[in-house]
Amino acid sequence: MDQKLKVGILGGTGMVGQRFISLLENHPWFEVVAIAASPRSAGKTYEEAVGGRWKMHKAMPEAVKNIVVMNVNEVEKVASEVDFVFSAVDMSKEEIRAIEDAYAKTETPVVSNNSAHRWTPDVPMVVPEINPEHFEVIEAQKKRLGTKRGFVAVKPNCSIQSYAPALFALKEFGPKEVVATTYQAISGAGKTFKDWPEMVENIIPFIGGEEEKSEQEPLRLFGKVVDGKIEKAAAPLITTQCIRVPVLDGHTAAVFVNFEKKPTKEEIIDRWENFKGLPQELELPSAPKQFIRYMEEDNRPQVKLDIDFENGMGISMGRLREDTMFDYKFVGLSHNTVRGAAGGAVLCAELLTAQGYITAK
Ligand SMILES: N[C@@H](CC=O)C(=O)O
Repeated sequence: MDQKLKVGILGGTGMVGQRFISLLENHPWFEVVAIAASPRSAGKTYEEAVGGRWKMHKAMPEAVKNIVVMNVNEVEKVASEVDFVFSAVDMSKEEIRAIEDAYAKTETPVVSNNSAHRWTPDVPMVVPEINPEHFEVIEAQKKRLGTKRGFVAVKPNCSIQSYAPALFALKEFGPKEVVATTYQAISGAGKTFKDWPEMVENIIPFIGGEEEKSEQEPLRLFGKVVDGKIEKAAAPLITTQCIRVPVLDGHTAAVFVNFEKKPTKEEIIDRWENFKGLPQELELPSAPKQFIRYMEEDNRPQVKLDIDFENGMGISMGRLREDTMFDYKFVGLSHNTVRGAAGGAVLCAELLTAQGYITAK
């Protein structure tokens, strides 16, 4: 790419916004030129606006420290500075839908981490290795919005990343019933232990709205495009329990599954280890070389040891064995704020750029 695309981060001061800023440091195609947040932060430099609330392990990139934060509600002004935006705004669902549509209507593509648009029929919700063909609905969406290049695309919830890709890789065997329990890190709620002391040595067996997302979103991912809309898949039937655990980063899932046609253990491991999609074929900058790996050791994957596999963009599976009630059970681990949030959105934007949906204005 001759010149980098100019990127804005909406909601740049929060946990996911910070993750976008951190992942985009030295990105070969994209350069952060604008950061927008609430009116409270507007007018301050990014460094001042974040203050002591920088939550990434890596230091704040020098290149963004002096960017003056803009008011996210001044849509035209922010949009005039960028080729496209990532959205991690923290508002009500109605407000998020309205503001993301408003940016799209200024002819600015929006790649969003938010859940607000995940069930809008002509908004693609994509994991680039699983359902890149869903980007086709962008044409129908542009007609609805009356735009030429502006649209909204989203990525799914972080909780499903540790099992949905693993089930998709086994689709030839027809996964039909799935029971998944997720053990979700506190960064999924945008928190650290400092801001959530109640989570130290504790487990909270409730995450608002999470079980519905974890049961339904995989079906939209596995669905197909019909007449410019996504039609969700009918199978597998999924039931989940989502539990908050005292871990900073890393969502683990313990999964039981029945198949139409029961594979062997060797077949499952083979399909996982060899699973590839368009990002690998196109060698997109953030694509993991290996998306899914299988770990033979009985005590893996572990959050502390395995979360950064493929820079947080790969997922780790383990403990695959036959079960007394189901065909198989296994454990999966993914990085919730990288693959599960900002990293997943960056990979979507890379694919959208490679396919010509995102261009310089
Ligand atoms: N809702 C999730 C975050 C994923 O996007 C969580 O609370 O962990």
